Amino acid sequence: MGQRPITFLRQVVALCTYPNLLDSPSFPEDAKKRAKRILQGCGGNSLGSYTSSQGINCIREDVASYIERRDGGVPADPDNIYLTTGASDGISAILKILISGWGKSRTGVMIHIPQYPLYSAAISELDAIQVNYYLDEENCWALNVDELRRALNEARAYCNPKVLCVINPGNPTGQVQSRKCIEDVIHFAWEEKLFLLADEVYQDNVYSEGCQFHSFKKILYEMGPEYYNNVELASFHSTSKGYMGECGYRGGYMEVINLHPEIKGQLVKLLSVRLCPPVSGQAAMDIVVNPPVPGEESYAQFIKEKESVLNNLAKKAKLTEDMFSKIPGIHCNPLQGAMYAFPRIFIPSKAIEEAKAHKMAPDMFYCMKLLEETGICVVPGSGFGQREGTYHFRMTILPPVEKLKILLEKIKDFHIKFLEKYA
Ligand SMILES: Cc1ncc(COP(=O)(O)O)c(C=O)c1O
Repeated sequence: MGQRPITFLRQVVALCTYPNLLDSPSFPEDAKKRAKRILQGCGGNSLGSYTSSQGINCIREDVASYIERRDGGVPADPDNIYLTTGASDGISAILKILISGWGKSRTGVMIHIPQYPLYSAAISELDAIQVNYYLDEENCWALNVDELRRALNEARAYCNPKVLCVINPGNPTGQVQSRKCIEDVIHFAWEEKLFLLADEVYQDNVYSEGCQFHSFKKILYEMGPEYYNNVELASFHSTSKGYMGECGYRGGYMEVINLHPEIKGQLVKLLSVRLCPPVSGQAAMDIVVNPPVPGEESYAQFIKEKESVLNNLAKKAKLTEDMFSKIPGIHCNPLQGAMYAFPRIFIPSKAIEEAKAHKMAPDMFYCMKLLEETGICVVPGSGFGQREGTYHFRMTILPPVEKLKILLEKIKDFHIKFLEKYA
C-alpha cells in the first residue's frame, strides 16, 4: 500500500537481528540502547532462541508502563501481560480457555454484527455458540445496551453466554465508541457476569474530531473498585495496525485483569504449547510501546514519520467518506477510526434475483461484478454479518491518496452503471 515503515522500529529490529551492526556508526545511539536491552532480555544475546512463553520480561515491563501512560496512571502489572503472535493468537488463546460445556450449557460468545471474521472463525473452530448483537447503523454503529440485553436473554434459552467481545475502534465499521457506550457495556458485563474481550488493535487510528479512544481498562478503573475488582477483562493490541502497520512481524500483547490465579496458570500452560511468540515480533512490540522520547536522537524523525502516516490515514478516511456520500444509492457513516469504510449499498430487486439465480448473496454478486469490471476487490458485507435485507461492502482506505481517488471514481462509475442496468 506504499506506506513507509517507521525507521526507528526497523533499525532496532535490524540491530537485534544482526548485533554486529551495534558497532556501525550508521545507527543512532538510542536505537542501539533499545536493541542492547532487548538482547539482554533474550538471555543469550540473540533473537534466535526461544523466550519464556509469556514473552520477554523487560518487554512486558515496557508494555505495562505504556498502558499506565496511556491510561493516565491506572496501574498495570507486567505479570498480567502476555506477548502474543499478533493479537489473533491472544484472542484465540483466551477464547480457548473460556469455552466449555455441552448442549445448553455450551459457552456462548457475544460478538457484534458486523464483526471481524477472526471471531466467527475462532468460535466455530472451538465449537462454541456465536451470539450476535447488532451495532446501530443509524447511530454511527454505536453499541446499544438494550440490544445486548435482547441478544443475551434470547441466547440463554440455548447456551451459556459467558463472553462479550467488542472491537473498538471497529473493524469493519470504522466507528469509535463513546465513553458513555463503554461505561454502559462495562456495567452490563458486571451485572451479567460476562468476561469482556476488548479488541483495541486500532487504538492509534482515530481520525474524526470529537472522537477519542477510551480504553476499556481505563474506564473500568474510573468506574470504581466494585467494577475493577470484579469485571474480568482481556484487552489486545498489536504491531499490525496504528501508524506502524508491521503485520508481518506478528507482534502483539494482551493484558488480562481479574483472572483467577489457577486459570492464569492454565493460560500460561496453554500458551507454552506454542513455545513463544516470534522474538522479532516481541522486539517490534517493544518499539511500539517504548518509542523515542523528547531529547532522544531519533525523536524528531520518529514523530515526523508517525504523524505523516496518521495524517495521511485521516485524509484518506475523509476523502472516502466524502466520495461515498456523493454517490446515489450508497450511504456511508463517518469513518471515525480504524482502516475501513463499510458503506451500505442499495441493490435493485432485479440484481437480487440474478444473484439468487447464481446462488450468490446479493452483495457477493455486486462485489464479484465490481471485481470483474474494474479489478477492484472489496469484501461483501455478508462476510461480516449485517441486518437482514441490508447490503454493504468493506473497503480499506490504505492505498496512497492518488490511487485511492482513482479507485473511488471507478467504484462510483461502476455503481451508477449497475443501478442503471438493473433498474
Ligand atoms: C479487529 C481486529 N482484531 C485483530 C486482528 C488481527 O491482528 P493481528 O495481525 O495482530 O493478529 C485484526 C486484523 O485485521 C483486526 O482487524
